[in-house]
Amino acid sequence: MAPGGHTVAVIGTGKIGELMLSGLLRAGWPASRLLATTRRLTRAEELATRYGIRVVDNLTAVAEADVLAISVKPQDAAALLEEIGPKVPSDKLVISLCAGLPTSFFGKRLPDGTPVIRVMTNTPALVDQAMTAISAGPYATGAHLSLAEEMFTPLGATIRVPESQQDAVTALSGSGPAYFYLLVEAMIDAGILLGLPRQVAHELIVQTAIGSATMLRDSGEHPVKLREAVTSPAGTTISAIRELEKHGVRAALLAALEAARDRAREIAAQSD
Ligand SMILES: NC(=O)C1=CN([C@@H]2O[C@H](COP(=O)(O)OP(=O)(O)OC[C@H]3O[C@@H](n4cnc5c(N)ncnc54)[C@H](O)[C@@H]3O)[C@@H](O)[C@H]2O)C=CC1
Ligand SMILES: O=C(O)[C@@H]1CCC=N1
Repeated sequence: MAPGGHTVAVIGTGKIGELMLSGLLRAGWPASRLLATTRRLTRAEELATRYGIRVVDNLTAVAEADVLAISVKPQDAAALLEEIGPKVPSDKLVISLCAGLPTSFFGKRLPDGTPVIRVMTNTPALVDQAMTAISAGPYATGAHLSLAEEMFTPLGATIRVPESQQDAVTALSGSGPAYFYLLVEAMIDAGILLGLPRQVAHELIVQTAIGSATMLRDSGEHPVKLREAVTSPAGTTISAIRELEKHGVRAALLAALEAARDRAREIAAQSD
């Protein structure tokens, strides 16, 4: 699969760039239609060996690919755009994977008329379970959005959102896996506190997380209903829930996700 015979260049191939490359290859995208760029030669060699793709310099990628997936850290984007921006022909599609940066950041640095799409994906793309939110920026047409969807659908679920929602999306699903990992880590430690061997606590909690996530996805029930079904009168669960509420777990989550959204806005303000 390579819709319309497009060639995609991943510009700045770190964690997110690599999971995008590997996902496209798993989905059958020909290696000959993928390019990657890196800053370090050792990283370039590693990617070329691992995936059988060509790793080229940024300007070669700009010249040869028709889709440029920008996956550098937001703080590195201005320097990258200074290098490549004026050289990007305006018929290329630029897809930004950068947290915080609005499409206008790219619009200002690219030739007039260049279509830009903003995407927020997440690390479960590694197991084809990503949540990817896609927004049209300047000059992006329905066909460009469809192409972006075709690229990210093999990596998991996709959703179209207005760009104004992307900072909130970043706070929820972009950073989201980290919150779940933190909860799992804390619950495994709780198992240690209760005297379980670490391996046993790990197995119990990870399978419980998988089972709970599968029910959330497949049962069609609201999470409140699912929680109520576990919570017996005068039972064990309600004792735990009282402690979670006493320690402000809901307020903590509201404040945490708001802080993540605010940080995305701050990144944009600092990059303008
Ligand atoms: N890590 C995550 O879970 C998520 C990250 N993102 C976004 O994805 C982007 C990449 O994040 P990560 O992959 O975690 O970062 P990373 O640091 O692993 O990857 C960025 C890569 O870009 C390379 N790079 C920087 N400037 C370059 C240049 N001028 N030319 C070529 N290569 C260059 C770096 O050497 C590095 O390998 C960020 O903008 C981040 O906001 C989005 C969703 C989730
Ligand atoms: O922490 C970050 O800034 C990136 C964006 C979303 C997930 N990781």
